[in-house]
Amino acid sequence: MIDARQLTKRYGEKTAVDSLDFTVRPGTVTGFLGPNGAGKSTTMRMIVGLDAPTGGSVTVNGRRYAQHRAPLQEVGALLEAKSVHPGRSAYRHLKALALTHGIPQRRVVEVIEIAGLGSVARKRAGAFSLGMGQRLGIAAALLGDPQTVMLDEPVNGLDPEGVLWIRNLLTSLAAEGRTVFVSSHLMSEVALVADHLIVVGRGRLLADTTVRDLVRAAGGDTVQVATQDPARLRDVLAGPGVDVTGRIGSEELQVTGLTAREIGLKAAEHGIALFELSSRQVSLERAFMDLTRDAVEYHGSTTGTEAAESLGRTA
Ligand SMILES: Nc1ncnc2c1ncn2[C@@H]1O[C@H](COP(=O)(O)OP(=O)(O)OP(=O)(O)O)[C@@H](O)[C@H]1O
Repeated sequence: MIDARQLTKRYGEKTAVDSLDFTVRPGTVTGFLGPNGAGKSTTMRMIVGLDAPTGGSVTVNGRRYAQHRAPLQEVGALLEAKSVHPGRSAYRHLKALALTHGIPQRRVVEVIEIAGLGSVARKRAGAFSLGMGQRLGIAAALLGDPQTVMLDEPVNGLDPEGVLWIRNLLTSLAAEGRTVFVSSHLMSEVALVADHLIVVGRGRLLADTTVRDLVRAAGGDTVQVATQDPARLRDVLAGPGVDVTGRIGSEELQVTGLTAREIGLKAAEHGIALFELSSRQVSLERAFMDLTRDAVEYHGSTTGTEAAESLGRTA
C-alpha cells in the first residue's frame, strides 16, 4: 500500500508535484497517468526516498521508505534507466545487489528466469538493447520479492513480445496480492492492464478512478464481442448493470457494463472461444485527453507564430 498525503515537490519556482493525495492498494494494478512533465517520475522518486518532499508525506506500508529495515524487500522499483556498470554481466549485477541486501543467491537465478534474461545473463550489460536493459531493471526490482512493485514507464523500449510479457507480469503480481503501481503517458497502454487509475497533470491530481468508471463517463463502455457460443457467453456475462445485445443467430454481441478485460477473463474461465474483443478505446483516449487538456505543457498544435512568440519570450 502506498499512501501520499499532500505530497508536494518544488524545484525553485517550479511546482513539480502539488499537494497530491492518493492511495495505491494491494491486489490490483494501479496506473499512474499524466502527460509529459506531469510529475509522475518525481512522485515515484519521492516514494523511494530518492527525492525529499518539500511538503506532505508518502509512506509504503505505513512507513517512509527510509524507515524500512529491508527496503528492497518492501518496494521494488524501476525508475529511469538504472546505472549498471557496462562491463558487468546481468548476472553479476544482480548478484552484487543481492549480496549487499542480504538476498539469497537462488533468487538471482529466479528473477533472471522471470525477466526472460536466461540466454543473455552472462553477457556484458553495456551491450544490452534498451529492451534488455528494461528487463534487467525489472529483474532488479523483483529481486527482493517485494510486496510493492513500482515501475516508471516500463514498456519504453520493449518490443511487442516484451510489452505482452510486461502486461502478464503486472497482472500476475497483482493477482498474488501485491501492490502494483505503474506509470505511463499512454492511456491505451494502461487501460489494458490497470483496474485503477490515478491521473495527474501539472503536478495536481486530476482523477482517482477506475478504468470502468472513466469508460462509463466517456459514454464509450460498449464492447464488441464475437464468439463461438453467444448464448453461453450471455449467461456467463449476465449480472447487475450488465447489458448484452445481439441479433439472434449472430456470433456478435455488444456488451455494456463490463470492460473488454473482464469479458476476456470470464470467457477464458468458462472455456468459451472469442473471435473478437474490442472496446471503444478511442473514447477512452478522448476522456484522458479531455481530463488533461489544460495540463499538457507542450501542445503539438502550436502554430509557427505562437512557437516563435513563445521562443521569443523565453530567449
Ligand atoms: N531536478 C529537477 N529540477 C528542476 N525541475 C525538475 C527536476 N525534476 C523534474 N523537474 C520538473 O518537474 C516537472 C515534473 O517532471 P517529472 O519528470 O516528474 O514528470 P513526468 O510526469 O514523469 O514526465 P515524463 O513523462 O516526461 O517523464 C517537469 O516540469 C520537470 O521539468
